[in-house]
Amino acid sequence: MSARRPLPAKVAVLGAGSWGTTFAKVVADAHPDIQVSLWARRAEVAKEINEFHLNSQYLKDIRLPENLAASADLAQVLGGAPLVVLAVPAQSVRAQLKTVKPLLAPGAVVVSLMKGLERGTDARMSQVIREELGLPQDRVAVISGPNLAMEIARREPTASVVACTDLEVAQWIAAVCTAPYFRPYTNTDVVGVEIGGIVKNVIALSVGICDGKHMGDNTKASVITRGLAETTRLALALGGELETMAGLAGLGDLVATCSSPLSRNHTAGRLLGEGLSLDEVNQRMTQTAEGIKSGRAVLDLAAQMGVEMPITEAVVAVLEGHLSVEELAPRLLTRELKSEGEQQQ
Ligand SMILES: NC(=O)c1ccc[n+]([C@@H]2O[C@H](COP(=O)([O-])OP(=O)(O)OC[C@H]3O[C@@H](n4cnc5c(N)ncnc54)[C@H](O)[C@@H]3O)[C@@H](O)[C@H]2O)c1
Ligand SMILES: O=P(O)(O)OC[C@H](O)CO
Repeated sequence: MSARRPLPAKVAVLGAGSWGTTFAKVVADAHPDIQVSLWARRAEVAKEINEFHLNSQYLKDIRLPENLAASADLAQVLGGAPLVVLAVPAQSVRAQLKTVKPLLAPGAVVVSLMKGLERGTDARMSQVIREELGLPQDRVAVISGPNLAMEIARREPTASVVACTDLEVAQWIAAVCTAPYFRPYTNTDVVGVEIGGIVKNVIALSVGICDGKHMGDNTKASVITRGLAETTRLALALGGELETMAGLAGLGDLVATCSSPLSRNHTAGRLLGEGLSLDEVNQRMTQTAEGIKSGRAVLDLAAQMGVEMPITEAVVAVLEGHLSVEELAPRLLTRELKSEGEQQQ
């Protein structure tokens, strides 16, 4: 595929939550001549977008561009779209793809915005997409980075990473989503980009718990740094690259998510740290905090790869009720002494 491939006349985005709507806005702002078609599960969400250019449940009073239209009709949204972007919760993707498959335009490229690992299979979203849609790797891409949706919706300058094994495809997608306030970089490390986005959610739960227990910045910096170490071990074991983990989709996203009150994963962790039960947290959360469901899958994948992930292990123990939030931080500090640079330990 050539980097000079023309921009698509239509882009389909599936999932009208925070990130799907915001990403649709990025593309529509970037290219007023592209028709951006957003699939909403609920007809009333599509109606509000079309009639008032708002998605108030997810993006409050942010005004959406005129060339962004929504529909609850999947066939209408997917019809004739050479670029399809997925932004639904990770655990629902496989079921969603079964309905997408017969409606996908021939030759369409599919992009994952999701940051979750599938429970049961431990599959990354690009793997689920390839399996369910039967696509070659050069027709599947991922986008990840320090991308808190609300900041981007407010047009605050943000960078991200588009990854595809075919660099020219990544460059084509980057051209589609380059807006004055959104700067995508490209690379071919799909595994590293996805793992960075998945594991940072689990680490953010841990940092949130520490915040909820009123621990200070030393604790948070320690968990973030050691969190990056264990994320990197897993990514490298799976074939990802070190540079990716030091970049926007690794360190960048980890810092943003662990620092921001806008992060749903950080918020869920803070609520746990403040003493709410997991059921109470789930009831309180109105948006997707992927780390809650992905944590167990990350740990299972790490076990298969022979990678130690002590922070993830402790977070999963809290989520599964085997460890109290009071015991989390001490658990992380009472492991055997070792050299900081030991990548496989
Ligand atoms: N919000 C962000 O800042 C952000 C940024 C980067 C990546 N992401 C990732 O994007 C993905 C989507 O997150 P979001 O923030 O848009 O979530 P969200 O909770 O805001 O919205 C999820 C959307 O999916 C729909 N949905 C829920 N269950 C579904 C199902 N079973 N089948 C089909 N659709 C369903 C909802 O109606 C909603 O439109 C997640 O993997 C998240 O990690 C989010
Ligand atoms: O709100 P979170 O925790 O899902 O994080 C959103 C984005 O992934 C941050 O990059």
